[in-house]
Amino acid sequence: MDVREREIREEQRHLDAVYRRLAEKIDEAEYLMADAASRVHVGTPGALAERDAQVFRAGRHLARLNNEFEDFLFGRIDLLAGKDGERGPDGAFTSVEPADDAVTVRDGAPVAEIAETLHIGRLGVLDADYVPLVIDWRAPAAAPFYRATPVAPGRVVRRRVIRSRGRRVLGVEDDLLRPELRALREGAELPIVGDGALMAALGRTRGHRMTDIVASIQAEQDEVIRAPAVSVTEVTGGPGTGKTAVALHRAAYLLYQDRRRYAGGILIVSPTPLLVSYTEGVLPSLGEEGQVAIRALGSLVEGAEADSYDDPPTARIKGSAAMARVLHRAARGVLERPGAPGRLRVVAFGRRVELTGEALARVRQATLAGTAPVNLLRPRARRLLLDALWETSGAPQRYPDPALAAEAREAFNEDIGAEDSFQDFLDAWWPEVTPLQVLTAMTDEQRLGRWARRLLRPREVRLLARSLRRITPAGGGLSAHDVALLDELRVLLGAPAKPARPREADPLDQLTGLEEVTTYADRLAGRREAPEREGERVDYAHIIVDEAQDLTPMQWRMVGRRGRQATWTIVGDPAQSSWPAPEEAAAERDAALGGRRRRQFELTVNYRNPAEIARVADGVLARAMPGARPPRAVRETGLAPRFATAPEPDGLSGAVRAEAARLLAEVPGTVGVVTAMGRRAAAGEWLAGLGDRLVVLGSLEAKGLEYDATLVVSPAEIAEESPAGLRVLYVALTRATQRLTVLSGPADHPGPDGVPELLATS
Ligand SMILES: Nc1ncnc2c1ncn2[C@@H]1O[C@H](COP(=O)(O)OP(=O)(O)OP(=O)(O)O)[C@@H](O)[C@H]1O
Repeated sequence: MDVREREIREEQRHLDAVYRRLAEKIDEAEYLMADAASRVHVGTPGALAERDAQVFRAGRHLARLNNEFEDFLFGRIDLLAGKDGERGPDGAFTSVEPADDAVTVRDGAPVAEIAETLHIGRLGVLDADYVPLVIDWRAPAAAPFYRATPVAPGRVVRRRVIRSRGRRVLGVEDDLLRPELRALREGAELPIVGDGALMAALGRTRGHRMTDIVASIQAEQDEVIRAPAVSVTEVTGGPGTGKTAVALHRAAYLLYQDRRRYAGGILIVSPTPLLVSYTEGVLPSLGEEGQVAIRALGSLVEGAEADSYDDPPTARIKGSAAMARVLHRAARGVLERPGAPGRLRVVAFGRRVELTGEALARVRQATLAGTAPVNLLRPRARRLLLDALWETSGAPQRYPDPALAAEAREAFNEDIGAEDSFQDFLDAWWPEVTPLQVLTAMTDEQRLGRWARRLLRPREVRLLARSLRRITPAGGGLSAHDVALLDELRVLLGAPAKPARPREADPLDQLTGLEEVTTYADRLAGRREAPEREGERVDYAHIIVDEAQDLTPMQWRMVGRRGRQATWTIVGDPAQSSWPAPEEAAAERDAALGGRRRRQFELTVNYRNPAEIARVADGVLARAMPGARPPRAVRETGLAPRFATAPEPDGLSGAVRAEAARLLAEVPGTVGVVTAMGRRAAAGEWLAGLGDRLVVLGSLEAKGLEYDATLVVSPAEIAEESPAGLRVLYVALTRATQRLTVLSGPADHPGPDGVPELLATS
């Protein structure tokens, strides 16, 4: 039997033991469920609550245990003894540094005995004697698995990635971190198998869903994932450096580390619904089902769902900070509308009393003075109307005695206030306004022009009004930018805020009894006292913003409102920004984050693109952002990108189809066809029937996604579509994990080698 086979067998034995233990725990959890459910007759409320909690807790555990993980166990580290001999709650040495006597010299060569072997997996599992069979990947003891490098190995001698599917171990790959040592385990030499798991992971065929990277997180990524969640953690890095992956793993880590604080309270904001559906499987694969809300920017406001795109000039207007002021004026001006009642007529003390035009306008103005939300001002409007009617009625002169006047005034208020004509007037003159109604009012160019005076140019007013006309009364036709406007209006109008759903109290924190299968943090949380009062928080405890470079000022305001008390993780890449005014966005971002302290990280290695593809993209980066440093690609495939040209004049459709079919034949996984936004619908028709491995995307939809092969259609069309077009093109060119084809259309002016002008290296 060769070494590899022997080692696979050894790991198989360990995995078998893990599954045996899991089966025991499943039995136990099922027993607890049945036991609790049968105790229906225990009478006291306390006992009933405990029973419910036990059923809930056991059910959650069962769900976790039964979760068919593709690879429950994926890593192992063999370590030297820890420096001070101290061990943590999971029984592992706590010190990162080896004990002074861990290495001895024998026959002139350094020799060391392996003092500890830890297996790393998705959840922690202890055996019946509380010895760890598997350490949760997020536990402190697992950190060396990710962090150790040959330069700073700490105690790690050998790091092993175990490849398994279900209950079968398929392979092992080892890294030797202290090659200078002769390492012994129980007297025998420590074998080393294979050469690195990272490359194997990177070459893998892609599907339509992102997978986790838990077995191969790299040291610079691990630092971000485990960074303490104080204030703001900012992460920048080029395409493919793992920003999205790191953000998702960080959410899982934070939950693990302090479940009480974060369960249900983490929001991940993504730019597009496509990126949401691409990434939403990652957290469940890490054992965190339903704990984190992943939302697209166009779905952040309850009851609104973006289903349309704005062209770049319209997006520029809707996203700009000036819109906040336009909306402020619109929300306060919307009550003055054509058809609003112009006269209030009541009968007081047997006489007709009337308010008209100017008097009403004065009351309106006085009511709106200040900044209180418009819908909440109705009681004030009612009061001021009664004041004005009282004055007009001549009553003050008739009651010089203040006591009598006060009494008469009270009677007046009661009588008039109850009169139908007064109520009807108030309903019509100060109706409750919805955000959608204000957007509808803004479709009237004249009114919008008044509200936007000195804020928008006449051309912009026209564009904005026209675009808002697309919105239906039921809220169809909204874009992601409109949703941010609705959110702003919600605040300006004061629609009664929905109370945030109180976070589910986690019975894992309350009961004991199943600790053998649990996480380090669960146990720590059990020891901590509970400082939190339920229902108090109206926003999120932690907000993760993906592709942060794309948030407009208005979107920063919207997201900021959801994290007034939050800590933040913000990941992005300025070089991929499709927003043309970064300074303006930065100002609103600063306002959203307040004065919180910021910690910055940079990711520098591109794990997605082979170097051959990265070189083409780097050329565009140099044009888009002169001086920007591209990330370093770690792989070469030996496959140069293909440059094809559509035959003039109308051959684009056939060429797109032919090139896409060619890529489908070349890779086993997914193919993304990226076109200018204006071409997307047509390209969808050209490519109909080519199967579900192929996806057609407008350039702005490609953000964050990746495909085995990408066909970029007409770089010039993509670049010319918006002021940030070169950066959008940079995004399109960095989506492929294996192959890239660039197809030139009529606007691209390719050279004799087929390379379009924009991609030519001078
Ligand atoms: N340590 C790693 N091990 C294995 N795969 C990795 C690792 N880091 C990143 N990847 C893979 O690299 C690809 C790019 O990662 P990700 O999408 O998170 O990058 P990104 O920085 O968000 O890119 P972009 O800026 O283009 O959106 C993904 O397929 C991811 O799984």
